[in-house]
Amino acid sequence: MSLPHTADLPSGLSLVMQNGQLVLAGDEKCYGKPLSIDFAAGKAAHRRQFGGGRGQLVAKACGLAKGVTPSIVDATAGLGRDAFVLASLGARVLLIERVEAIAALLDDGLRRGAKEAEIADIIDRMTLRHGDSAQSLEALIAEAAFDPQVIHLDPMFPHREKSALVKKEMRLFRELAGDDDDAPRLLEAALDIATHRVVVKRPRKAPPVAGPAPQHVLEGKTSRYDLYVKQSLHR
Ligand SMILES: C[S@@+](CC[C@H](N)C(=O)[O-])C[C@H]1O[C@@H](n2cnc3c(N)ncnc32)[C@H](O)[C@@H]1O
Repeated sequence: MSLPHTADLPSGLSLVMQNGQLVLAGDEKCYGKPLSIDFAAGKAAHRRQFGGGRGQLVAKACGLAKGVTPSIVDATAGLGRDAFVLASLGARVLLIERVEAIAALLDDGLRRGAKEAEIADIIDRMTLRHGDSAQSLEALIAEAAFDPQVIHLDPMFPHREKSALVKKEMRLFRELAGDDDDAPRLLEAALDIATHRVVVKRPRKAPPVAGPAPQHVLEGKTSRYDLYVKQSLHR
């Protein structure tokens, strides 16, 4: 994937190669440390080893269970954290991200991860597409020849608090991603296309995405999953 031209980035942000790794950087006083994706180290590695396996909320929401490993479209891929957890539990995952700079970071993280022996098989289950899931979900899935049994959505939740209160790391990300105000359109597209279920991650106290009511809710400490079930994954 070619790097987005700097002119396409919000002012003050740049995407550069540093020590063979693509990083997104801005003024550190405002945005904190540069952002990059490393699936082999840090939080991703810790969660892979000690995160709780299929007992994790995201795994339960997506229907991973003993003998059941659906194929999952992560239609709001972001930094690929949820997608990596799901792939590390054995699922094939199609990641779709519409912000070009974030897709470039993901592409770079996947490229480097594929060279790390301990996670190469996990990365092999992850496929990335750059595009807008609300506009062209069906075409992106068809082009990747992917089976959309489960569609996972984690749209940005508009935060009302002052930017000074938002974690620095998140400021950089929010600057790029913005508020995903079209989440209802995305849910509608996902409900049309998923063969088995759509799962939507929300902050615990947030209302569901506008549209049909979820049939089930899985509550965690800070977030919850709203489940829209079309047919059972358990035969
Ligand atoms: C809250 S983040 C997702 C974080 C992700 N679950 C993770 O584990 O890193 C939301 C991301 O979804 C992307 N996004 C939102 N709506 C989208 C759409 N319609 N198509 C593709 N990407 C979308 C945003 O650009 C942003 O990167």
